[in-house]
Amino acid sequence: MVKIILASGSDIRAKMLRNAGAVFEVIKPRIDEDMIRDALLAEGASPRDIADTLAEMKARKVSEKHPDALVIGSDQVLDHAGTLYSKPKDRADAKTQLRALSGAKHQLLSAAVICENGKPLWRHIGVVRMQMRDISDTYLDAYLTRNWESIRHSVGGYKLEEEGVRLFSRVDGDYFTVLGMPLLELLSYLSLRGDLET
Ligand SMILES: Nc1nc2c(ncn2[C@@H]2O[C@H](COP(=O)(O)OP(=O)(O)OP(=O)(O)O)[C@@H](O)[C@H]2O)c(=O)[nH]1
Repeated sequence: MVKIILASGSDIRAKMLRNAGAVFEVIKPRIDEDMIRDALLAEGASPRDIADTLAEMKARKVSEKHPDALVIGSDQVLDHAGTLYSKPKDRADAKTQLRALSGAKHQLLSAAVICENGKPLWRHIGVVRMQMRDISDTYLDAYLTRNWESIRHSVGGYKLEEEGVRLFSRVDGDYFTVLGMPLLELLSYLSLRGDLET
């Protein structure tokens, strides 16, 4: 079995893989996501391309130092009517974002790329359509008071597996992609290669 490295500082990504019984090491990639995202946006890149490019850069960065391992990079972006949302800067930003998403549909795009020897071997982007309820300001303030510490590192300002689920009336797509990674496709690929027992 080839060594697997998850090039991510995301707790939930590591938890998803661990809960699936995968054996892997975590090495956080050192890339300036905001700088890269802003540059890509300035070039007119789509949310899909931004998620895919960032996922590949994270995987590649770690893979160049660990050429013999399979390195997984992942990135998630929120697309609301063509506008890209990232993790909220602060609580006020989370409130502004959630107000804009209230009563509307948005998409979460979770990209994953596997690199070996610094080169991409596999990639997938999971897409989920989220329909948010009409959220009152009163509820939104109370929600943020209860959840800010937990959701501050989550794209969109919510965690579906926590109180964030109450923000939604519909979720079309797979749960893992909402949490941050197209886990089903990723595990299928690793199993197909024989890097995970089937
Ligand atoms: N637990 C949880 N996390 C979520 C949810 N939605 C988005 N996230 C997290 O929001 C983060 C999206 O930011 P990214 O830039 O893709 O990843 P990151 O957290 O910076 O981690 P890196 O992979 O090191 O870049 C990821 O950690 C996602 O797992 C959710 O519903 N539940």
